[in-house]
Amino acid sequence: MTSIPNILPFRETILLVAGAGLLCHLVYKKTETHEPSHAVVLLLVLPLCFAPFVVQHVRGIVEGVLITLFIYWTTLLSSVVAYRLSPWHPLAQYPGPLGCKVTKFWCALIALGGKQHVYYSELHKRYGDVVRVGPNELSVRDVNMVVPLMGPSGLPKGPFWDGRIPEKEIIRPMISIRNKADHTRRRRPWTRAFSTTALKDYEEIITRRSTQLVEHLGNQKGVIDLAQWIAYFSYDFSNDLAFGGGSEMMRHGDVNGLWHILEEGQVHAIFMSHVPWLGALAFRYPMFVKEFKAFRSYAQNRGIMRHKLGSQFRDLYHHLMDEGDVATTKPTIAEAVSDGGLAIIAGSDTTSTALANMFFFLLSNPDTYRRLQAEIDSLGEDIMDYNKQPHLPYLSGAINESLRLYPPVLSGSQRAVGRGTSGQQIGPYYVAEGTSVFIPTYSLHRDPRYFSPLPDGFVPERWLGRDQQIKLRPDLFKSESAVNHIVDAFIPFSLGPSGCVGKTLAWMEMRMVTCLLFHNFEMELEKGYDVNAWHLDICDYFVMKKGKLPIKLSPRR
Ligand code: HEM
Repeated sequence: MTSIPNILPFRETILLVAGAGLLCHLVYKKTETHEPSHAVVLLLVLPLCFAPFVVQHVRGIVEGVLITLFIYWTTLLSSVVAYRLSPWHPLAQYPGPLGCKVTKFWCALIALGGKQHVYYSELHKRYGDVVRVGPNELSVRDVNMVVPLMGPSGLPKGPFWDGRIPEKEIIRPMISIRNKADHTRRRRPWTRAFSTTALKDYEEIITRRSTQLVEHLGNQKGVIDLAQWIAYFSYDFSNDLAFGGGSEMMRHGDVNGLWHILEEGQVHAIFMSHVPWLGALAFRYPMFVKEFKAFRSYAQNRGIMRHKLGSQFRDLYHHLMDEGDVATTKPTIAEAVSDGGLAIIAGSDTTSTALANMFFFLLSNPDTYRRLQAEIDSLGEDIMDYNKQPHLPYLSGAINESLRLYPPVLSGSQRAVGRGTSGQQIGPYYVAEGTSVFIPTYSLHRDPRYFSPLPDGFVPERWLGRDQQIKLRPDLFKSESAVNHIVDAFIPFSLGPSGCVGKTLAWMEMRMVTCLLFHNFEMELEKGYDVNAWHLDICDYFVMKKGKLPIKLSPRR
């Protein structure tokens, strides 16, 4: 290295490098850049510019470079940590664990273990309704926040989605679109696809696929994994819905390992959704996102086939592609295919999880099982009537109750106050610009202020009228003062302009499958099955991962 005149004494040289580290923090804070090329400049090139000054004071180039980088990076990190813990941080007033305040990697690592829903619940028990769960993120367990955050004038989606779906490379599925106007445009065909008329078109597929499920189950011997069979059913159904067919898991099993791809992909995705800049980086390297890419190419192939072959009925793709020529602006094929893939994931995992949980709760609570069986039997010959099934209150109660205890999206869906705004009052709380906020659904649903008695217990009766409650469970409901039932705090499908668009369809599926299984079979858990295993196996990877549900079936008629 050419010698540089010794213009600065050692102490000043070190201060200069440290000052550059502070400057780097300011640049990051101002620009929030996560571009790799910017990182190279800010984290390597810039500090190395100062290395020649340090080299003059030490034993050689290597030592000088190392000392420069050490001082620069340590100052940068200390400055970031000090700011995040300082009283000047906009979220300083909110309590939370130190690890959460300092870095999002804290929650990312917890999420990898699959128990983030339990972690958030414990945090709320310890710190109260508002907890700072990230340097710039709040978890709010308060019913007064539900509509302001997610209702018609709520906030747009948060950066969570940037870590799961690459921002620039592909047409994003509708669920991940953060810009409100773009999201509204992409949601229009979905709204048509789930209109009352369109839902009628899907009845025939639900009937056919749930009858097929009953036939396959009837042919099984010994103990079966009901959770897996329901997953196969909902996967086949979702493919019919999205692209007019293409999956036969009930018939052939998961021969292509697609269910595995979906589940494994979720583990990676939940980590990246906590640290979106790392997710965006990972998308540049195929080895980190092989499950995502495998599923995307599966959906693309399904889309191409559907485009070539058409469909026997008006499926979702018909609406997404505007084959009926009703839209003023035509969607593109890429958008329709991307959203078809979304329908497979959003529709299959959630509904099968909700059903599996409900069967688990009913089978491990024999009184509730018998009550539901009696109610379903009362339908007689009308067992498959889509107009009669919604009038079974105990069935609705059982579905609601399992969605309350285990909402398939356990930790809810993130929203964010945009940068460049001056922050926003959301319900009872003022939230600074750049803050992400979510309502932890699992914690909200189990809060005794909203659901009592037994907030952690499976009590379908809580969804019935008062007379029925007292008749069926006088032990729990006789004293009115012990009962809390705040339905505004029940948000398994979220709500508002980004809430679940498939809610009515999911209810149709769940009712039909339950009615048919109860009508055709006596079911019991495998002897010796430890019910705790079900709870232990549940993992929150945004969508829920569950374990086996081993049951024995015998035909009823
Ligand atoms: C029990 C079953 C289901 C549950 C609990 C459920 C729950 C949810 C939740 C919590 C969201 C996030 C909403 C938000 O960001 O605020 C969502 C979004 C969505 N769900 Fe469902 N879902 C279910 C079934 C379905 C079905 C059957 C479909 C049909 C394809 C579907 C399609 C979607 C779509 C497309 C979105 C994105 C909506 C948007 O961004 O505008 N879901 N769902």
